Amino acid sequence: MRILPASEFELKREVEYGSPEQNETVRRIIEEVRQDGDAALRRMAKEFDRVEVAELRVSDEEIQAAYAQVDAEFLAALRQAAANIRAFHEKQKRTSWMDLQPDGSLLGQIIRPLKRVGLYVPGGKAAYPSSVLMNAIPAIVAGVPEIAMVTPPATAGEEGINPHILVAAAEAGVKEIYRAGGAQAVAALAYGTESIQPVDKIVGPGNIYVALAKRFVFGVVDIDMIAGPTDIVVLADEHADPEYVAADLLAQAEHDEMSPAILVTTSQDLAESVRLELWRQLDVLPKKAIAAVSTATRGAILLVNSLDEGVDVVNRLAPEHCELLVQEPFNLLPRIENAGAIFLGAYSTEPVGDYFAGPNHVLPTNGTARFSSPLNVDDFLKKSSVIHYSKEALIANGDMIMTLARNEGLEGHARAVEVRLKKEGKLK
Ligand SMILES: NC(=O)c1ccc[n+]([C@@H]2O[C@H](COP(=O)([O-])OP(=O)(O)OC[C@H]3O[C@@H](n4cnc5c(N)ncnc54)[C@H](O)[C@@H]3O)[C@@H](O)[C@H]2O)c1
Ligand SMILES: N[C@H](CO)Cc1c[nH]c[nH+]1
Ligand SMILES: [Zn+2]
Repeated sequence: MRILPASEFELKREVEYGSPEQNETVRRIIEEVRQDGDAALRRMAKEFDRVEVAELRVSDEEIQAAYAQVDAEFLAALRQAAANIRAFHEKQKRTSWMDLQPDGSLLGQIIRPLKRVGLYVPGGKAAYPSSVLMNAIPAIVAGVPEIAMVTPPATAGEEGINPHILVAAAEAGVKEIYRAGGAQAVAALAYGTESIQPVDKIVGPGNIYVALAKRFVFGVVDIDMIAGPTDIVVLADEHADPEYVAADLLAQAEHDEMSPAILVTTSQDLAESVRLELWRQLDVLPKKAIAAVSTATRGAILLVNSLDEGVDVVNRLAPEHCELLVQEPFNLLPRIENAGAIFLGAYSTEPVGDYFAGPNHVLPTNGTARFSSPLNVDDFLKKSSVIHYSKEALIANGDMIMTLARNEGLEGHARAVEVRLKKEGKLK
C-alpha cells in the first residue's frame, strides 16, 4: 500500500457512479426485466450466477429445512445479534403527534409504516446473514406489513441460497424470499414480474450493479441510499497498534475489489509498520485475491501533520466507517462530521458494528455520508401532515394568507380564503 502525504491524495470516487459499460449493462438488465419478467430473471441467473432457477420463490419448507444446516453456535450468536439490533432500532421509533392551538386549530403529523418494501441481501462473493438482520429488523420495528427479500441464487460459485441467510430471514420474521440477485432483482422489485409484486421502497447494500440499479429505479420506488462497495478510514496516532490497524483495514478491503481502505496517521513509524503488517496479514487471508486488488488500487496510507489535519481529511473523504485509533478518541468525536459510523478506541474494531453492537451496518458509501445516514427505522416510515384551522384561526390569519397568495400572483388561492371571510362578514 502506498504511503503519501494526505495533501497529495486524490480519492478515486465513482463520480459518475460506475463505468459507462456498467451503466449500460444495468440499463439493459432493467429493460429486459420490464419486458420479460420472470423469464429475464431466470435468464440472468444463468448468465451472471451460472445457475438454473426453476422456482423463484423460496418455499416455507426450504426455509424451515435450512435450520438443520446451521449449527447451534451460529444460531445463538445470530439471536443475540438480532436482539442487540432490535434494541438499538426500538430507540429510533417515532410517534404521530397533534398540537392543539389556543385558537382551536390543530396541527400534527401522522406517521405510518410503508406498506410493502423490498430488501436486497447481497450474496455474490460472500453470503451476508448479518445484512438480513440489518435490513429486516428496522422494517419490522417500523411495522411494515409486507416485506419481500431478494438475494442471489448462488454465492461464490456455490449453487443455492446459503442456509444461514434463510435462517436469518426466518429469525427476523421475513417469509417472502426470492432467488434473484444483482440489478435484475432490483428491477423486479421496482416494476414487478409474474412472481414478484412491486414494492414501494428498496433498501439494502450490494455491489456496483445493485447500487446502480437502485439509482436507476429511484423515482419509480424510493430507495434508502447508495450503499455500494464498503469503505473505511482509520485515523490513528503513534499509540495505535499496527497489527490492529492492518487487520481493520483488511476487514473491509476483503469485501470487494472496489473497497477503499485508508489509514490517516500522524506517525511515519506507524505508517511503515502498518504497511509491513498488511503484507504479512494479507498473505494468509482467505480472501487475499480480493483484498490484494482493493488495497493496491484503492488503499492508501496518508500522512498528516496533526490530528486536526487528520480530522479534516476524514471529513473530506466522508467514509462509510471511521475508526478513531488514537489515545483520546472522544476528544475527536465532536469534529467528525461526515461518517456513516464512528468507532472509538482500540477495542471497537469495525466488525463489532458489522455484526453485533446494534447500530445498522447498511451505511452510505462513496462519500455519500456527506448527506446520507445509516439505514434506520425512519427509512420505513412515511409522514402525513395534518392541518385543521378553526373559523377563528382563519378569520385571524386570512389577510396574511391572501397577501402571500397575491404576492405570488395566485388570485385563486387568495379567493379560496376570501370567499370564507366574506361569508363570515369578516373581510376587512
Ligand atoms: N454499504 C454497505 O452497507 C454494505 C453492507 C454489506 C455489503 N456491502 C457491499 O455489498 C457488496 C456485495 O457484493 P457481492 O458481489 O458479493 O454481492 P451482490 O449480491 O451485491 O451482487 C451479486 C450479483 O451481482 C450481479 N453481477 C455480478 N457480476 C456482474 C456483471 N459482470 N454484470 C452484471 N451483473 C453482475 C449478479 O447478478 C450477482 O448475483 C460488496 O461490494 C460489499 O462491500 C455493502
Ligand atoms: N462492512 C459491511 C458494510 O457495512 C457489512 C458487513 C456484513 N458482514 C460483514 N460486513
Ligand atoms: Zn464488513
